[in-house]
Amino acid sequence: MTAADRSAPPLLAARGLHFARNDDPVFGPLDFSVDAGEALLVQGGNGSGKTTLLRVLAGLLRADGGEVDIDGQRARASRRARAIAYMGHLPGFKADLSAMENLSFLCGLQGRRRNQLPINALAIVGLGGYEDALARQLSAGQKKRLSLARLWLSPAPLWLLDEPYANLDLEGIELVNRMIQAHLRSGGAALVTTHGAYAAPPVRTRMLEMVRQSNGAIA
Ligand SMILES: Nc1ncnc2c1ncn2[C@@H]1O[C@H](COP(=O)(O)OP(=O)(O)OP(=O)(O)O)[C@@H](O)[C@H]1O
Repeated sequence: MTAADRSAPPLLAARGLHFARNDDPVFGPLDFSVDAGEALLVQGGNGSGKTTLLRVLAGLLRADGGEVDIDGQRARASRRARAIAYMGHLPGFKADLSAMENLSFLCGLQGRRRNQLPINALAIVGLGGYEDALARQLSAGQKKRLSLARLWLSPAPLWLLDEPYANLDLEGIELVNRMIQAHLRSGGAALVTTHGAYAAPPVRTRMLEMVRQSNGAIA
């Protein structure tokens, strides 16, 4: 590690970040940071706000207060678009386009990692032979693998992964861990939500424990 690396700001830093719905607090205030080469495991039970936090960080929801910096600079929309790859519960593929067409379309929108092509990404995630399959014909696990191919192609350094292990078989879980390892080795970082029931990626990891803030009782 060089002196320049040591003084580099975190890839992502949040200070006093909080979010409420109809005045009911969902999370925060939270303070955390993630350096390049590091993963942050966001753990917590159902309804504790993990998905909401990732959506706020991705810019899909507006925080009620606090600050988010990316690479030491305030996270404005254009910086988020360049720096963040978000993998949520809904894959967002075009149902009537093939796996290959979906990836090519998304590469056109988001750019792609140098030296990576959709055809190779499909092979890496175990979808070799499914290039021409329509997205709507894929199983839940295959759709998740197609999302992983999209992630792999993204040039963004900061991965926000909401339950990346869901719907995957054991081999798929190991694939996610290998992808995270490789991404961190190449200078990226990842936030990974989990209920704690799955294997965590074997990488340098920080933990962020989310606690449910309102009881959600049904009157
Ligand atoms: N669109 C919405 N409208 C209203 N309330 C919502 C909405 N989405 C989530 N919530 C509420 O916000 C709280 C946090 O939800 P969130 O999905 O962030 O939790 P989570 O930790 O990701 O849960 P899980 O582990 O079950 O996926 C919950 O109480 C949930 O009911």
